[in-house]
Amino acid sequence: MSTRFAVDALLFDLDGTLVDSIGDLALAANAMLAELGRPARSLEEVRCFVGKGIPKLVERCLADASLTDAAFDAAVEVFKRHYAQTNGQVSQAYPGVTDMLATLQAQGIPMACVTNKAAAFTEPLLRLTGIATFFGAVVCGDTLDVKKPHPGMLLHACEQLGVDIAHVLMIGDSANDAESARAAGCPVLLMTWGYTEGVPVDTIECDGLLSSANALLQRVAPRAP
Ligand SMILES: O=C(O)COP(=O)(O)O
Ligand SMILES: [Mg+2]
Repeated sequence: MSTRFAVDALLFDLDGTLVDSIGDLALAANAMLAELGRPARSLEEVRCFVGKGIPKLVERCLADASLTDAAFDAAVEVFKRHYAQTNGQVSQAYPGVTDMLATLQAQGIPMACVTNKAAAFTEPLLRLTGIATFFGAVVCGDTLDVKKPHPGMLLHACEQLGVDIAHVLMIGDSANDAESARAAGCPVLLMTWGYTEGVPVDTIECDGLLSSANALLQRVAPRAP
């Protein structure tokens, strides 16, 4: 049997871990590319581009090293304008996620959402997918001036929840989550259904893989006081 992590809190990544958001991101990316007169990207391509926040997604969609900073910034604004429209249109919590969060909440385990997605899109997405109320803290890609894989966002979430990083578990889907957890000093489990920037999830160094939301319930317990 796998180890159960005794925790004071859980930190959850959002895109690719709790919510399947690729459809809305791809709609916005292709609306931006069409507006800029550039070729469309497939859903699979966009899936590999997600993970390091919106500016990196736009940069990867455009793949144009000759772009000026001003043109790039303008493209990011175009993407954001479209994403404000598409965010939450087809995104859904993965199967079992809502029940899993409700069970953990009933066990009295505080939870935070730690996402590289900008705050303007995170709050509506959490609300539209019905999972906003589970989180005592939400740390977004523009909350601080660093993003995952930097450990700062995880440490900030712990501060907000009033817990020690040594007693939390991170649950994510990508190397950004795994590396930020390692650097912050907490264990990390990865969902197998997420977005991994094109690398197989089982090649990412972590403390274990979860192939269902329910599987997490077998791996954690509130830490004894
Ligand atoms: O916005 C992204 O690129 C990824 O967001 P995530 O950190 O919730 O996976
Ligand atoms: Mg993710």
